[in-house]
Amino acid sequence: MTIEVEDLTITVAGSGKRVVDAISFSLDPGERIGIIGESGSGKSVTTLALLGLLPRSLTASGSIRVDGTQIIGASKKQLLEIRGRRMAKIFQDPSTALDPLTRVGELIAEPLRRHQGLRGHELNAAVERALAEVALPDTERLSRAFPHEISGGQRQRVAIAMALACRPAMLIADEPTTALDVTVQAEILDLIRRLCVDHGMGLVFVSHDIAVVSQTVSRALVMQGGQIVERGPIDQIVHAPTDLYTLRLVGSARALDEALTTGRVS
Ligand SMILES: Nc1ncnc2c1ncn2[C@@H]1O[C@H](COP(=O)(O)OP(=O)(O)OP(=O)(O)O)[C@@H](O)[C@H]1O
Repeated sequence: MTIEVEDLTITVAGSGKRVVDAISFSLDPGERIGIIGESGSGKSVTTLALLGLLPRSLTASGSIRVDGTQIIGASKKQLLEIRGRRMAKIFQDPSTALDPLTRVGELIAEPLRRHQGLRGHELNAAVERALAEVALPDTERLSRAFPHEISGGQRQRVAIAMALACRPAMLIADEPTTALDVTVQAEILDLIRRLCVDHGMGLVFVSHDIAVVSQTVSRALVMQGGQIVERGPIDQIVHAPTDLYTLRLVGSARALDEALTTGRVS
């Protein structure tokens, strides 16, 4: 899947405030890209625009082409088609994606039934496979559990399994590990990267944390105040940033990293 964003501007209805200001970037099939920036820099609204999911209070202008289809101004039907089958999303808090009253097995079965038309034994086998693919243990017991009966890390794995059920060409992940503790965070990042590579799936990975992004993507955009202030290969951004704001982000990530390894917090 290719994504081509040109001069995307997102404006708050009423005030006319530009929360995203004429940004352009593109993504080749299977490419993994990060969007980095502090809170309020416009990362989340950019990903919502890619999915055609902006709230009514925000208006997009410019162009977003997904495999050539224009997302801005597209009909509901076109958007549903692109979102459900070809673009999947996972968010910071997996609980929002998981209906608390539905057992894990059924949560994963639902998109498989809807998008792939699977039934009966075939469906059960596909659910088992989906759970195993995200490295969830004891899949039989887990299928019968409700979301609140499993850990936060396991919930995010279930959300990933649901997102991948229809074999999307692109995964949009908005701070998917922020709510998890550091060890679980590393495991989930590893899982996301492996699944992308195995399935040739593209990734748009949003995070305020440059260290997290650097483990997952090959290229990144740095956003500040709705604009892209730096872009390039992730190694270059981490090791030789040219923008002052990026330098600050890298500096604070490094200071935290050092404090954690030496046990010193200044
Ligand atoms: N529905 C909305 N109506 C008006 N303004 C909004 C709306 N949603 C977001 N904004 C504003 O758009 C700007 C960008 O928000 P966005 O959520 O994209 O930032 P972010 O970089 O993802 O930050 P965070 O990591 O905190 O989510 C912010 O100033 C925010 O207040």
